[in-house]
Amino acid sequence: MRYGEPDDLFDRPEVPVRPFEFDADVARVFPDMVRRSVPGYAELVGLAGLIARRVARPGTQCYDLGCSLGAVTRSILRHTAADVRVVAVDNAPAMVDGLRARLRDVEGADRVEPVCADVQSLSIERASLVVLNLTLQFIPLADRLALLRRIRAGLIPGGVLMLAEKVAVPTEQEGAFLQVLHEDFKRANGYSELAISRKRTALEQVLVPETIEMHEQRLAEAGFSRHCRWFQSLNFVAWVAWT
Ligand SMILES: C[S@@+](CC[C@H](N)C(=O)[O-])C[C@H]1O[C@@H](n2cnc3c(N)ncnc32)[C@H](O)[C@@H]1O
Ligand SMILES: O=C(O)C(=O)C[C@]1(C(=O)O)C=C[C@@H](O)C=C1
Repeated sequence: MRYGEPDDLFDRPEVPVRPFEFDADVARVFPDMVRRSVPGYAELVGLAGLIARRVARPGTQCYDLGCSLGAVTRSILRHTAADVRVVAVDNAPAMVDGLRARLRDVEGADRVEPVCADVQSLSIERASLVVLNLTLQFIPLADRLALLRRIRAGLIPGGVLMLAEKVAVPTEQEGAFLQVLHEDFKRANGYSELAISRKRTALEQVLVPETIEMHEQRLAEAGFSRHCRWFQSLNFVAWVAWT
């Protein structure tokens, strides 16, 4: 399977729109899809590696939760030493197959443990870094706090969580403005009106964004002592949170 194909999944009017799923079709086009859909995606991936370089300690593990094809995993590998392991987890079999394929010629790939599992039932231990890059938004709302608490419990003292999410903007004018600009970003990246509208429908009830305030409140409730919001591009925001 090739994983670099152009994303035309939502350009087919004859295919009924169904709820978005990380299946083999999405895995095949994922690098193109995410680059053209998420403003700042390359920076998020690059910065995850730089954060790992600062916080990873010898003998500890970095977790890439909802790793898809492993862009963050590879970024962490590039910036960490041989005594740091990377646990790359996704519950979509097509993504984990793609991750393994894309790790084949990567230096240090023997430090990666690919895991096909639900992050909600994963044991997290000796973690110096946990990354949730655009993953928490797909976890049922009622389960998000419990997941963050388990992550917090699995981090070593001084360990950090990197969280990046699409956010909801509650104020009418600003919310509408950022949504329009995000759709302009997709248009500028070659997506058709049809594709933009069909994907919007497919993501409803599947990707459930929350406000910046809700995320920050939950980080505190999950036991993180402090957090820092370090990135925003349109309606995509990232934080680090410390144990
Ligand atoms: C938008 S993608 C993440 C992108 C990826 N982190 C990156 O930086 O390229 C969301 C991923 O989370 C995975 N995912 C969603 N819910 C999950 C769960 N409960 N357990 C494990 N993986 C999950 C999906 O299969 C998908 O690959
Ligand atoms: O919000 C959108 O329209 C998106 O396309 C965003 C998003 C994401 O944030 O995960 C949704 C699904 C794909 O995984 C790639 C990008």
